[in-house]
Amino acid sequence: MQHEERHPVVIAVDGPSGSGKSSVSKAVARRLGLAYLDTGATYRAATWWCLHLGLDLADRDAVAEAVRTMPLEMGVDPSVESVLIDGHDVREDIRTTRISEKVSAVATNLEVRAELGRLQRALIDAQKAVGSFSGGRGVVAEGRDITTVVAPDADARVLLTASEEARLARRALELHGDAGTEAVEATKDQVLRRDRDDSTVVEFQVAADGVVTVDSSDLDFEQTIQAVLDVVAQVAGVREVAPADTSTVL
Ligand SMILES: Nc1ncnc2c1ncn2[C@@H]1O[C@H](COP(=O)(O)OP(=O)(O)O)[C@@H](O)[C@H]1O
Ligand SMILES: Nc1ccn([C@H]2C[C@H](O)[C@@H](COP(=O)(O)OP(=O)(O)O)O2)c(=O)n1
Repeated sequence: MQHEERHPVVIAVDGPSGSGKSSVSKAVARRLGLAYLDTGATYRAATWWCLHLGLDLADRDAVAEAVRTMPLEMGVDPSVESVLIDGHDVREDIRTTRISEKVSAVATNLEVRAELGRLQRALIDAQKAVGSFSGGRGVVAEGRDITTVVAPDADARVLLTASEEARLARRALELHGDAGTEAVEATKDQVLRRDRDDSTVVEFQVAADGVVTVDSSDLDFEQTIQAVLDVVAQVAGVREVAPADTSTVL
């Protein structure tokens, strides 16, 4: 058992691209023995599926219908990423630039948001009901509207932010292996333009009432994990009791 809480716990984390949502949420989930839900992956999977079907992403009704019948199986183990569509492993394909460039067209479709929001809520509820990894019950769910729309009733709600400069440098390092001027320029579309497009339908730059902001601009990865764990301990009373997870799996 890695946390003392007997009741199921839901931790919601939102934030802009490159703020560290995915990597930090995964680490927090592992340390607390909880499941991990990457809601961005559901939007990426939906985009992959619509392109696979040859749809024009501007055809909102066709896209919404395709998402309603998408045969998606989302894994929720924080140490083993699993995203299957119709039995195909699409983990790598959904992270390609091709998908990153187009995902906002799907994420700004309001019918798609309603459908995927329902799916995400069902996945969260299922984790509250069943025992999870390492004995905990519950989930860390991250995205853009988890603290506000999908799980506004979560036990702990965090808005993870970072300066534009820090976010661009992190993404450039991740995608191009360096954070020099050229790499940062090549990353702008995937970070700044995408956030601009996404924020036309959802607010993830300013914390809603009751949501705690963690600014990771001047924190390293470990410090950011600790800052989020501190918020969870304070507002939800859930603490890590096992030794820190030093695994490097992100
Ligand atoms: N506090 C931090 N300091 C430095 N790098 C970080 C920090 N948090 C995350 N990272 C790194 O930044 C990159 C982007 O993080 P990621 O979790 O993918 O962000 P998001 O899910 O918000 O887009 C990853 O390579 C991650 O390891
Ligand atoms: N709850 C969510 C999660 C993601 N999205 C959208 C916003 C993003 O452009 C895409 C992909 O999300 P993802 O979290 O993978 O994005 P990052 O590359 O980590 O910035 O989905 C959303 O609209 N609502």
